Amino acid sequence: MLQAPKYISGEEVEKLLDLKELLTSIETGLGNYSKGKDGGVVQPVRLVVPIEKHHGNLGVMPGYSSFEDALATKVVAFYPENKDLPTHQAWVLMQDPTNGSLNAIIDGGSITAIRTGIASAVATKHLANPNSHILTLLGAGVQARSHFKALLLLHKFDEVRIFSRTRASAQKLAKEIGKTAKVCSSVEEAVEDADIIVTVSFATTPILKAEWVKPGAHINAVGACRPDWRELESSLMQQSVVYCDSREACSQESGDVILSGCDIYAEIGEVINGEKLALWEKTTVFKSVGMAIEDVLSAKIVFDKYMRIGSTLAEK
Ligand SMILES: NC(=O)C1=CN([C@@H]2O[C@H](COP(=O)(O)OP(=O)(O)OC[C@H]3O[C@@H](n4cnc5c(N)ncnc54)[C@H](O)[C@@H]3O)[C@@H](O)[C@H]2O)C=CC1
Ligand SMILES: O=C([O-])C1=[NH+]CCC1
Repeated sequence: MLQAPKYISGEEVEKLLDLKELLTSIETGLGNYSKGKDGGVVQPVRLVVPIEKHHGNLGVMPGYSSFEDALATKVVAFYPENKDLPTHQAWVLMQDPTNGSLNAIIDGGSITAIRTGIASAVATKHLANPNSHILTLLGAGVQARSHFKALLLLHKFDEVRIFSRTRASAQKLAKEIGKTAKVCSSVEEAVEDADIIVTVSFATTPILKAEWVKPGAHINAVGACRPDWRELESSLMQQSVVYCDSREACSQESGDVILSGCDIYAEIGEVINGEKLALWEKTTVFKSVGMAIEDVLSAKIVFDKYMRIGSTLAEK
């Protein structure tokens, strides 16, 4: 008899996912991914179905890690024009790798938010100047918030600059962050002298120029996950040392990579594995498009903890 899968909500995910534990897990997972077959990660480039009539996209992201024996598929809808609903809605289907049964349906919006910030934190740990004090967030939505929280694991920022398409959204985020936050009127103002820059916008044409970026800064380029979308101008991609989450995925999905014709120096996993250098004194870009393995590892932590303490969660 088939068992009904558990349903794990976004609120439960947020309670169960410990950021430090996830950072260690994702760092190991990114390293394993870059080992190829030896790393035991199976993850095809995601399938994206454009829903042009409604200006949306559906991504399907299956992945398996033999190291943790964890199997999951994320189904993620991203609709940049959503107003009353989140622009990303997702579900992670967690299956038993031994027999294929569906164990759980886990809210994937929360997993996407948290794991993307943590993947950028892994890159930042290796690629940013350890003495970083000024953080800039370009975009003030879900990912801006999760990146701020994730990067706080590594740095204590004196100033957090925010620029977004609407000043109101930047002001709302600044209020949440508190006295270190500063709302900026332009991208140029926001990135001047910044040590770490995070681009988490829905821009489809470049918003960040090379001439505005301090030499030696580290940029987590997180938005623009379609081949014709960009956040960084070509010269910035060409002049920086470019790292990525997946070479295969970024070569097919990242407009910043494809349209600039830049070289990708390394996958962050190759740095983690000690095969490529972390050139943190130079201007570095970590281009991420998002990886199924990050969802698989997050879902595994959530599901295992839920099975241990799930029934007591509602009381917390
Ligand atoms: N690399 C990865 O693993 C992932 C990447 N993403 C990408 O990250 C980006 C942000 O996602 P969310 O925070 O969830 O979206 P969101 O809808 O919550 O926030 C987007 C923010 O960007 C601002 N914005 C939009 N266009 C802009 C522009 N031209 N200039 C400046 N600000 C602009 C909006 O006002 C809003 O504050 C998206 O491009 C998304 O597709 C999302 C999930 C995973
Ligand atoms: O990895 C992910 O889930 C996504 N990347 C871009 C849109 C959603």
